[in-house]
Amino acid sequence: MPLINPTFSVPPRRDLVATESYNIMREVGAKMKWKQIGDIIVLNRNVENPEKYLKMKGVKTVVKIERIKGRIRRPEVKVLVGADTETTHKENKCLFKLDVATIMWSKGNTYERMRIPRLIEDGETIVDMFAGIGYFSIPIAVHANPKKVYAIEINPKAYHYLKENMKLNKVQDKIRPILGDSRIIAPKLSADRVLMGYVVNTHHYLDAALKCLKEGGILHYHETAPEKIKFKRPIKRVKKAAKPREVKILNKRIIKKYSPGVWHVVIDAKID
Ligand SMILES: C[S@@+](CC[C@H](N)C(=O)[O-])C[C@H]1O[C@@H](n2cnc3c(N)ncnc32)[C@H](O)[C@@H]1O
Repeated sequence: MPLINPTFSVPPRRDLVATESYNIMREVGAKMKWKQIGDIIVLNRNVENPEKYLKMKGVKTVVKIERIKGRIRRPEVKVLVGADTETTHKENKCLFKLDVATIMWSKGNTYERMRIPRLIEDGETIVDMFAGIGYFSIPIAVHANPKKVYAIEINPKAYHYLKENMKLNKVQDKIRPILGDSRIIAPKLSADRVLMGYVVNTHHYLDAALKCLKEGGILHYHETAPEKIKFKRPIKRVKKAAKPREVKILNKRIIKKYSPGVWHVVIDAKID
């Protein structure tokens, strides 16, 4: 196994609907046995001699993910080498502080975290319904010029890091963090764009998302779906939830492999 990280090139804005780059990401995400998050190596399977990773520059801890649990996607990790599981990860010129023992970081979503800020028009109001530590809210605030990003997060630990990351990236004026359930909070807000960056039962949140999305607003709807219906089912669900509003599908793309035969996909839709 090579001890180097895969490198990705981000295509310019006009290429964002091309699929080739996404396939590279997807395959890398699916095959990855280890990933580096800040100065921590995270393994997804057992390896012989995990100490070997300490030879990599700046690596202080090696952990293995045992499983990801529940609605808040909490990882359970075993520390194999070292002790400290808090780190600061740099991606796309943004800093993300997190504790890998309690917070998830999906390397397979890297491209999506870079793609979304490029779509934002100046002055947009955005609702990030599953903000986590600021996976989307931070890059949007750093790389785009929104009026405000309402970042809703239900897990107090993730919310803590969301606020830390706002400070680290100096974007406190751009993001309004909200601790709570987006199903209750989103309908009280009004947005030009709603991000639904969450999988497993995301469709249960479509009503709340649509209540807060303005006429002509854009929805980024994530879902995990089997190969044969990977785009058909999420599109059907968005259209059904939006009725009688008109839905125009702007883009559909695979983010990564979720499990054998199941894809994590995102649908971009304009809802009139
Ligand atoms: C794991 S993140 C998604 C990963 C992210 N899109 C990325 O790029 O890596 C999803 C977040 O949604 C949060 N969440 C789950 N249900 C929620 C709810 N009802 N309201 C607000 N946040 C919620 C979880 O706590 C978690 O932090």
